[in-house]
Amino acid sequence: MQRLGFTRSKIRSNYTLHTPDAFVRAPLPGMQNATAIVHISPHLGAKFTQYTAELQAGGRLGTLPAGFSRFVYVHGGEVKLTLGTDQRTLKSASYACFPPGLSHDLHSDEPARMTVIEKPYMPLGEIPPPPFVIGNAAEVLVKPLPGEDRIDLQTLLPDHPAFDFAVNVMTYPPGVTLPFVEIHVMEHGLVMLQGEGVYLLNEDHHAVKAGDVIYMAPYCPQWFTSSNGVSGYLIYKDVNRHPHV
Ligand SMILES: NC(=O)N[C@H](N)C(=O)O
Repeated sequence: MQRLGFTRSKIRSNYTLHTPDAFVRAPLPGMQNATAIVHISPHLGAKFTQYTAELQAGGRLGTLPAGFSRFVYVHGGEVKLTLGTDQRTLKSASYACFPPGLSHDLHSDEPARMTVIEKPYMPLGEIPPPPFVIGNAAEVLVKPLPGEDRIDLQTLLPDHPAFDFAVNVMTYPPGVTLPFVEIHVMEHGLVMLQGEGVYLLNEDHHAVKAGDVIYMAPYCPQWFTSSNGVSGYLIYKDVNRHPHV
């Protein structure tokens, strides 16, 4: 039961922990039979927006602003993706990444929930924008995290300079930790997919669990340990661009 006047959420100058007890829902422009919980946005200083889209039967996402790319990851339900005459079904753990300008439709005939990440695309020289990507995390190669081979790392997007962000899944066995407190220029948007653990942000230790969302600004000190069970998260980071731009 929620304790009145209390939330696990924390808003700090260089990080946000957004927990379900504080979620507020409102549709974004163009949504039909759907609503959004906006966890991360430029209002926090982020260079991207991350929200949970909750679709009812007949639900639909709005279109993207010009110049934006979009990444979606389905947590539950089935989402129908239409690209021209091609139709695909995104089931749980399916994901898709749309380069700017790729017209698409995402709708659902049943209740569905997904993480959506949207960002103004930053071109790199003459390199053309990245291709459309579709996949399912259950089928993505599992590699050991460099420095801690008990942590499973799955990179959902190709390692290519056309991409200006990466989205990875990191899965921890019980009691395993990131090998050191990381401090880096990249910012993160994270959603806990399973289990629970403790996230260090700055010098603050937070108990976190499935459903929690974290924003980490550039240089936010960060470290994680899983608790007794397996835990894991989906994590966005900006990559492949010079910090000056
Ligand atoms: N907080 C994190 O898990 N960070 C990752 N190791 C990362 O920087 O990709």
